[in-house]
This record gives sequence, C-alpha cells and structure tokens, in this order.
Amino acid sequence: MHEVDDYTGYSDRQKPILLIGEHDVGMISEEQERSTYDVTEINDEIELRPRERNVYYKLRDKGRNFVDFAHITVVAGKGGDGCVSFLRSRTMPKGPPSGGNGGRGGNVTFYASRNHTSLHYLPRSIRAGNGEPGKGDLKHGKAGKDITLPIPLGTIIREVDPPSKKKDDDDESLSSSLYVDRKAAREKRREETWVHYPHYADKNQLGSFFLEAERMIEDERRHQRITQQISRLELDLSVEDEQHLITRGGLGGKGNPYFLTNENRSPKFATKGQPGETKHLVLELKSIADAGLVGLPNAGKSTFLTAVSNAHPKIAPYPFTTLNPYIGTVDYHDRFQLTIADIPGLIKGAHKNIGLGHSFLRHVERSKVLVYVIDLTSEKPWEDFRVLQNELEMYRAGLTLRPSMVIANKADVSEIAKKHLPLFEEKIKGNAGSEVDRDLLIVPVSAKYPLKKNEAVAIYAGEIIHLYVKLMHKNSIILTVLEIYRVIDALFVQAKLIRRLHQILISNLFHKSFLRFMPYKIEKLGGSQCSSTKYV
Ligand SMILES: Nc1nc2c(ncn2[C@@H]2O[C@H](COP(=O)(O)OP(=O)(O)OP(=O)(O)O)[C@@H](O)[C@H]2O)c(=O)[nH]1
Ligand SMILES: [Mg+2]
Repeated sequence: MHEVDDYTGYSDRQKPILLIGEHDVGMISEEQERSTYDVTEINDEIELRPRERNVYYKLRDKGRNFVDFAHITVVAGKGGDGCVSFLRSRTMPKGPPSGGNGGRGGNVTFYASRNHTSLHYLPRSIRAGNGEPGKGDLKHGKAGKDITLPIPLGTIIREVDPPSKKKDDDDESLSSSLYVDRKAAREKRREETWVHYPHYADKNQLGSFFLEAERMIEDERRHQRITQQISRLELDLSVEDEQHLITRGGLGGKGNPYFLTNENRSPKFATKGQPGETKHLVLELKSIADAGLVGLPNAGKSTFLTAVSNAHPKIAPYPFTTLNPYIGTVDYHDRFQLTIADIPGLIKGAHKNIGLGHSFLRHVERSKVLVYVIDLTSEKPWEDFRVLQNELEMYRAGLTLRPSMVIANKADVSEIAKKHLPLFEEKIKGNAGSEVDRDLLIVPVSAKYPLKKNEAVAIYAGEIIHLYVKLMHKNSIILTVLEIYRVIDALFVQAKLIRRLHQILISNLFHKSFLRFMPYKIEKLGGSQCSSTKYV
C-alpha cells in the first residue's frame, strides 16, 4: 500500500506535482520526472504538456446514440392490380380488351456504407411503395418506390422468425380449422387473386374460360414459388458499396388482355397484384478495423488513438470514459489506409457482464491485429495482460492467437515504467509464456505527451501497427526503405520483426508497385507523417 498524503489525498505513487492544462494532473514526481529511461527518455528542457488540438467542435456529438444490434422488419411493396376494361369509341362500341397491367411493388435494397457507423437511424419497420393499378387504354401502373438504404460496413444480417411466431401459429391453426371446407378456401384465394368486370364475378366463375385462366395462373404461381424459394437470408456487408436485394416487391396483376384467347374474345377478369416479401431481420454491426485496441479502463486506449490518428474520442481520468467504439483512420502516403478501433475498457469478469460486459468485443473480433494497451503504472501490468487474454478467450476461444502486439503505455512515468517494463517482458515472454506470448512485440509508448522522443514513439507505434497490418495482407506487401528505416530508427523495435520486414523488403525490391511508390514517398519525406480521417 502506498501512503496517502493527508493534504492532497493522493498516494505516494500518484502524487501530482505537475498541473497540466486545466484539468489534468500529471502523475509524475519530481525525481521521476528527472529520471530518464533509455527507451523513452524525457528531455528535461522540454515542458511536459499534453497534446493541444482544437477538437471541441468534434466532441459535440458525444451524446449521440450508438446502436450495434437491431431487429427490424422489411416489407417490399405490393404489386398493383391488373385492370379489366374494353376499348370503347364512337366507331367501336365493342372494342378489344384494353386493361393495363399493375406496376410491380418496390424492392428494398441495402448497401454497405463506410459513412455510417451505427444502426440507430434504422426504423423498426421498412416498407417500400406499392405498385399502382393498371388503367384502361392499356396504361400500365407505375412501379412502387424502391428503398435503397445505407447500412454500416461490417454489418451482419440474419433472417429470423417473426417476433410473435407463437401467435401466428395459433392463427394458422385457427385459419386451417376455419377453412376445412375446401370450397371456402378456394373462395378466399379467388377473392385475393382476381379482379372482375363490374357485376361479372359470379358469371365469370361459372364460365370455362375463367376456370382455364385460373388453372394457368395457379401453375404460374406454383412455378414462381419453387424458383424463388431461397434459403434464409444471411449476409455480411463487408464490401463497400456492394448492394444486396433484401425483399423483392410483388409482381403487378395482369390486365384482361393477358387472358385474351381465340375462344374468349372479351375476358372480363384480370389478376390482383401479389404481396411483396416480408422479412424479419437481425442486424449486428461488427466493425471491420485493421487493428483493434483492447485494454483495461484508463489504460490510455483513446489517448493512443488520438495520438496516431485524427479521431478524437473522449479522454478522461476515470474508468469507462469510452462507451462506444471509435474507429480512427490513418492515411499513409502510399495510399494505404489503416483503421484502428478503440472500444470500451474490459475488466476482470466482463464475460459475466461485469463492467460494460464484453459484447463490444464484436468490434475487434474481425480486426487483423490485436493491440493490447497496457498501463505500465498499474500495480501489476502483467496481470492486466492476463486478464485481457482471459476475457478475449471467454468471448471467443482462439481469439488471442490472432497476431498481437502490446502497447506499454504511460512510459513517461519513467520511474515506474522503468521498473515494470522489464518485469512485464520477463513475465510474459519468460519460460512460462506460450509460444504466442514469446513472439509478442512490446512497444513502450507515451501516448499523452508530445515530447520529442515520445511523439516519435507514439507515431512509430502507429507505424508498427501499419507495417504489422500490411504483413497480414498476404498478397500486397509494399514496403518502402523509408518505412523500414523509420522502424529500425526506433530503438524499441525487436530484432525479430526487423528481420521479417527485411526479408519482405528484399523480396519486394523489384516489385512494380514498390518502384511506383518510391519517388512519391521520397517527395513526401519532409511532410507530415500521417493525416487521418475520423469516421465514427
Ligand atoms: N502520464 C500519462 N497519462 C496518460 C497516458 N495516456 C493516457 N493517460 C491518461 O490516462 C487517463 C485515461 O486515458 P484514456 O485514453 O481515457 O483511457 P482509456 O483506456 O480510453 O479508458 P476507457 O475509455 O475508460 O476505457 C487520462 O487521464 C489520460 O490523460 C500517458 O502516456 N501518460
Ligand atoms: Mg477510452
């Protein structure tokens, strides 16, 4: 236990002697501040100041809704009815049939959009427009209005049973008992299918022409049912702008000219439009980011994301500051875009719904690289790491086998960091650790302070994630000398990774794309290292 100062209420370890900015308290003692650490050395001459960016306009939407699970009903439009009419003119008192067909019902289509990152804007029920009925003079009805909706990239769509399935079953049994009389059932079907010339319904139904037409239409519909019978919808919207037809509008009814035969020159019936498809869907948003940040609350995940990208999640010295996932995008000069997801903090027992639970892990589940953010100033950072690994495993077995690296944050608190970092490495990579742990890349970083060296450290950590993610893109590894040297330049990069990068560099030296990108990169050498876009 650390002694608690009566005056300030802070423990020894946290004694704030540096007031930074208006609200923030640096947790660095005087000796700690002056002590240096060979990796993340703090230059005494440079004042410790947190990053300053005018981001208040970006923080305005903090109260926004975030929904990553939705249950919706999608209904396509009904087809318009066919029309029964006959051409009449002064010279033609008994003209041919001239009823137009009904227009088809509107379809509902979804497409994957990068500009949407939450499902909160989706209504509970989506309904496309109905087709218009046909008119006389062979005027066909207008098609119903289609609905094309953007859905966040990375959403998984599954078709499910209607919510009140039981009630429907009851209705069905009721209806089947009601329609034991086959005649009544046929009556109902006829009612739903046919349009008759005024006052001709009874007469039509006795006529052989009508019965023949009815048989034809029933055959057609049976065939349609068989060909359109598709398995339950299951979609993964992982390709940007890709469109998916969710529900198809009903076909328009046929006008009476459709039933014109050599025998029957004046068909006095037409068909009604068919109902559109109805689907009950469950939408689950699983963000697709290249790298996912996981860490205990207050480890500095959001600070790190702010340091390497232009995303501005809320940062505060209390747990569970971040309640929604954020995705920061970093654009590199070689047009490579790296996306990093920041999610709420995980705590021990999250799988038992302690804290915020662990359902938000769905947003890192699909990332290529897992980035553990560890707070070096915590009591036992290695235990934090094990807690994280355990929670990830409890969420999905085998998740920790994903390529991973550790951002050992708050290295600016050098006294403690200096003590904890080697211990952390030893405990994780020591003999006790598994093979995955032994290969783990551990990068000490100060995400908060833009000190010359630390700024570089944070940026380099971003660069390493960038390179690491590129390594995962098996077919297109385009690395430049500049990138390699940047990494080698940062002392903390481990020899193993450099060796791997070096091999790839050699094998890519004569790669066409490599040559194409080189002059561009050299030109940009003097510019800023990365610019970025915030998408969430
Ligand atoms: N000294 C120091 N403090 C840091 C550093 N990085 C983050 N912090 C502080 O740690 C606190 C928590 O940072 P956040 O980025 O909000 O942490 P988080 O992991 O996103 O926390 P949650 O969103 O609550 O899970 C803030 O007060 C930061 O100023 C660092 O490198 N050095
Ligand atoms: Mg956060």
